[in-house]
Amino acid sequence: MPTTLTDVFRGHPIHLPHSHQPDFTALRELPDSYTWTPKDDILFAAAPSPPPATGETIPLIDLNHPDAANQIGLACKTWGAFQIANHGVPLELLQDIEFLTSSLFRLPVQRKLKAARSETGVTGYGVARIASFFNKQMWSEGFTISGSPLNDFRKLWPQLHLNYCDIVEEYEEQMRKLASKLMWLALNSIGVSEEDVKWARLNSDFNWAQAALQLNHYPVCPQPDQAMGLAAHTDSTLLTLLYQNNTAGLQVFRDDLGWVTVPPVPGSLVVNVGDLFHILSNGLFKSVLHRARVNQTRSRFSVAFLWGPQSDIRISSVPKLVSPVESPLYQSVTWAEYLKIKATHFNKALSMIRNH
Ligand SMILES: C=C1C[C@]23C[C@@]1(O)CC[C@H]2[C@@]12CCC[C@@](C)(C(=O)O1)[C@H]2[C@@H]3C(=O)O
Ligand SMILES: O=C(O)CCC(=O)C(=O)O
Ligand SMILES: [Fe+2]
Repeated sequence: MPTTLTDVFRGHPIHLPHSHQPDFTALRELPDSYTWTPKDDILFAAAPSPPPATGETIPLIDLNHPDAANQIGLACKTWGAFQIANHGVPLELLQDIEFLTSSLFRLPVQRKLKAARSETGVTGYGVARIASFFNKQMWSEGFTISGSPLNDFRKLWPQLHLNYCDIVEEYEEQMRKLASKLMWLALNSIGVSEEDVKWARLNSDFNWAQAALQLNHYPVCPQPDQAMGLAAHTDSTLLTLLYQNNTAGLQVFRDDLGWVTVPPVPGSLVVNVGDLFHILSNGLFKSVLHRARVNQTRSRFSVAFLWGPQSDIRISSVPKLVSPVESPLYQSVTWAEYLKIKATHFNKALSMIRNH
């Protein structure tokens, strides 16, 4: 039996204080446990947080543009992220998933806790897994879906759960198609074809991909400059497709620019290159370090579609991207193995599998 995403963390329990979740709306001041300083995260204050003077940010790419593939390839190399317009996902579906997300987080905390994520689990309500790597708490709450959300949704919405399951199913279907299209546009732009990545062939009758959906809520925060919504991390995925509501908060890191805010563009989606795509491209595409900041007047929602291969498919650098006189940059790894490495070594996971 292949390992599924839901099995991955059985040997990696995390002890996170779900039940001590504060009533974010009642706090007028940031408690000490939520106040971040540079010693809590070395990159906390790295370079400018408001946009750099150049106003530079990740590109917005029109998928209908004839040069879209090259623009995507370039963005994957320079930023590891881009936004897309004209992606074909109906606006109504984006509105539905935003409505679902805001309805979920508006539920009373006791109801949300009925679907709390277990210490060894992947799915359910709680703080992001990465919380265990930091001394300070993040100003956010999350809900992870992997596989059918039916059981959890029944606990959250005894009456309406089926409608909400339909929205998730339709959303994941659209995201799967789009993620695969984007991966091939990016690979084709650097001369990699289906013949070079046989396990990922477009028309293979076997569905080689799997995914998780991460719903995030960043409540209004009394002292946003000292708080952290979601700490700096890279995703372990091939690609992550992120929908954000109209409140800014996502930032991406560039060595030469520091933290750069990704402005919300209505109807568009943010695409992040994840660690597995970085490995597959032998380091050509950058997995983007990103984080979420919070806001003093507006709450923020985001929905991340975390997309990768079946957990047991071995990912290694595409041979034609590796110089004949050098070894691939990374050892080959399955998504399940990589998630376990990440659960132990977090942001050092890529360096743990690097060939020297
Ligand atoms: C498939 C997955 C990627 C993820 C771990 C997970 O099993 C489900 C949640 C994902 C998420 C979302 C928030 C950021 C992140 C680093 C985390 O803690 O949980 C990612 C994980 C990842 O990409 O490694
Ligand atoms: O909320 C955001 O903008 C970022 C979310 C994110 O990085 C994630 O869910 O992995
Ligand atoms: Fe992320």
